[in-house]
Amino acid sequence: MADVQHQQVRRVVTRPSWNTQQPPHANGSPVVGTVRRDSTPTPLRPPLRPVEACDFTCKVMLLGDSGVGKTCLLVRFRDGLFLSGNFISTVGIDFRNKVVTVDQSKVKLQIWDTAGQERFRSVTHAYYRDAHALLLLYDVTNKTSFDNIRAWLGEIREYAQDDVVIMLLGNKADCGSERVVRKEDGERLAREYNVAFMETSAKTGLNVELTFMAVARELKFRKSGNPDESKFNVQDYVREQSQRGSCPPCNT
Ligand SMILES: Nc1nc2c(ncn2[C@@H]2O[C@H](COP(=O)(O)OP(=O)(O)OP(=O)(O)O)[C@@H](O)[C@H]2O)c(=O)[nH]1
Repeated sequence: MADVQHQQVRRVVTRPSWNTQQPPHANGSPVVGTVRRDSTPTPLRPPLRPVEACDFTCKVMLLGDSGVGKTCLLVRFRDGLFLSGNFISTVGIDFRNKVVTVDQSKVKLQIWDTAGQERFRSVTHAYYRDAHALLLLYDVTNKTSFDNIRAWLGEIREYAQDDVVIMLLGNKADCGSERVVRKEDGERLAREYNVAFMETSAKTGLNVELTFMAVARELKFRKSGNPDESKFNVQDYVREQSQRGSCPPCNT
């Protein structure tokens, strides 16, 4: 797996001034800008990428304490890379798109990477309402990040839709000797809140594809409302696939 230096561009959202289902630019770039000394954001040119056809778009948000690996998880899924080196905290919120194929449908995952730092909470809360799925991360080597999950779930209850898909992820599962949160503790907490659970590693790629594919599948099922697929359940799916130790095909 390729490693790249962590060169995350610091970005801020000026304000969530649109219906976040439909970002203002045709290619789906949010209103972001670099911060100048006078604090006036300078709009960035939207990146020129071909627009990929898709059947529907889902908004997925990454949440959790600062440093748990949200940005790395997104980069691993989207680009197949691991951001090693100096840790640069995300400022505000940003998103990236990835189109995946679930059965015959093209599902565009619009993945929002939020800043874990407390001071950005009021900015990120504004985005919960439109989210279809929330990936809530803790770091298996950081007990505080695990203990804070209950508080995160409280915020989710307050700001997100009642039917939002929630998945709890214990990230940095590759850090064997530094681990302080057992897998069983994560499983127990997920059971208590009736949410799906998985341990992941942005470094090795463990369960990263599976996480996003499970979310895409669940959201596609909900969208289609197909009675033939009425047995689909994201928690059962994740459990089955994890036991198999395989990832379903992800065609991008
Ligand atoms: N060993 C290991 N390190 C990881 C993993 N994921 C992230 N890291 C490291 O953890 C640090 C923080 O990762 P980020 O992805 O920037 O964390 P974040 O949750 O986005 O942090 P904020 O932007 O502050 O909210 C970086 O130094 C990463 O290299 C992982 O799965 N395994």
